[in-house]
Amino acid sequence: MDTNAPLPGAARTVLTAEHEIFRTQVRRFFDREIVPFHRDWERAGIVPRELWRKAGAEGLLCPMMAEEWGGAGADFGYSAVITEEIGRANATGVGFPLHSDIVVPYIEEFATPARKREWLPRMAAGEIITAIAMTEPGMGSDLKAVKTHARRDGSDWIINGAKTFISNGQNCGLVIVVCKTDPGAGRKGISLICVEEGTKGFVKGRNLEKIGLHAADTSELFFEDVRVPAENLLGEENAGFSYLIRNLPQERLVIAIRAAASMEAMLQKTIEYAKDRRAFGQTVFDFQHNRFKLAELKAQATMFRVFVDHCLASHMQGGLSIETAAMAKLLGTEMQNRLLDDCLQMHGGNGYMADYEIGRAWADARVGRIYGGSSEIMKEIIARAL
Ligand SMILES: Cc1cc2nc3c(=O)[nH]c(=O)nc-3n(C[C@H](O)[C@H](O)[C@H](O)COP(=O)(O)OP(=O)(O)OC[C@H]3O[C@@H](n4cnc5c(N)ncnc54)[C@H](O)[C@@H]3O)c2cc1C
Repeated sequence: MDTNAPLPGAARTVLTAEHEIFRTQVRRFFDREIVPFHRDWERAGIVPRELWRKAGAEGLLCPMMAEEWGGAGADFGYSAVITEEIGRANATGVGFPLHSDIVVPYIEEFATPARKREWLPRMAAGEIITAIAMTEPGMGSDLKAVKTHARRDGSDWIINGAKTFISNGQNCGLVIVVCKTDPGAGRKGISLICVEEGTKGFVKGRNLEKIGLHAADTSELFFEDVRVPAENLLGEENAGFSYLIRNLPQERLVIAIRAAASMEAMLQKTIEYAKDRRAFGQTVFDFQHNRFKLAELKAQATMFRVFVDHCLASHMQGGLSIETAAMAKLLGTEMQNRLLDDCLQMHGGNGYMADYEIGRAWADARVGRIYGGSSEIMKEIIARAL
C-alpha cells in the first residue's frame, strides 16, 4: 500500500516526481543511518553530532538555502519530504526540521553578509547545529513577556537571562536568543541575537528528562554577561517579534506535516498488527469493533492528509495564512494524539512496551499539542480571525 497517497488509488499532486526521487534517497539514508540506532540514542538522550555531518554531506540539511551559501536552493517540498520521513520512521530525536526550516531561515534572511558567509555553509554541512531560545522558566506562550535582556555596550551586546526547554540545546553550535532590548516596549522591544557555543558566560544546563522524545536533547541554557559583537543581531533592533510572527506558519506547518506522516505510518503498522494478532480464535482485525475503529481512523487520517497537502501547496505558493497554519497544527496534533492512542489500545499490552514503536510514537506525539504554540494558542489565533 502506498501510504503517501492521500486517497486510495490517487497520487499526491502537491509533490512532483523529483520530490519523490528525493524521498527515495532520504528513506535510504534513514534506513541506513538512523532507524537502526534511534533506540540507542533514546537511551543516550541525544543524537550524535556525527549524524548531522553525514546528513549535511548527503544534502539533507537546509534544502531551501540558496546555493551560494551551500544549500540546494530547493522549494519547501523537499523540506516536507524530510519531515515526512521523520514522522514515518518515528525518528523524533532527529532535529533537522528545527534547524533547516525554522532556525537557519532567520540567519539566511537577517544576518549580515559576513555572518552568512561564516555560518551558513557550515550549517548546511551539519558542522553548526542550531537552536532557537524563546521559552524561559517563567514564560512560554506569552512571548512578549520575555525577561532575558540584552544591552548595548560599545560595539557589543551583553546578554543576561535563562532559557528552558530548548530543542537541540546540547548539540547546538549556535543559538538565536530572543531578548528584550527595550524592556518598556512590550513586543516592540524584542530582538533576535545569535550566540555561539563557547562564548564566555553561555552555559548549557541539564539535558532535560522528558516523558517522550527521548533521543531529542532539550535543555536549559544560561546567559551570564555574555558578550557578542553587534553584528550578531539579526535584522533590526526591536523588530524580533515581527520576524518570529512571520516565520511561525512554516514552523506550525512542519509540525502538522510530521503529524500526518506519523498517523499514516502508525495506522498502517496497527492494521498489520491487528491482522496478525489472534484472540478468541480469530485475528484482532476480524472483530467488527476493531475493523470499524480502523476504518474511522483511516477516514480521519485521509481527511487530514488532504488538508495538510492543501496547506503545503498554499505555503509553496507563498499564501499560507497564520490562521490556516494554526488550524493545521491544531487539527493535526490533536488528531494524532487520539489516533495513536486508539492504535496503542489495539496493540494490547505490547502497545505499552517501549520495544514497540506505537508506544514510543504515542509518548512522542504528546508534545505536539504543547510546543510551537499550544493548542489553546492555536485556537486564539484562529478565533482572532473569525
Ligand atoms: C519537548 C519540548 C521542546 C521545546 N522546544 C523549544 C525550543 O526549541 N525553543 C523554545 O523557545 N521553546 C521550546 N519549547 C517550549 C514550548 O514552546 C512551550 O512549552 C510552549 O510554548 C508553552 O509554553 P509554557 O510551557 O510556558 O506554557 P504556559 O504558557 O505556561 O501555558 C500553560 C497552559 O496555559 C495555556 N495558556 C497559555 N496562554 C493561554 C491563553 N491565552 N489562552 C488559553 N490558554 C492559555 C497553555 O495552552 C497551557 O495549556 C519546547 C517545549 C517542549 C516540551
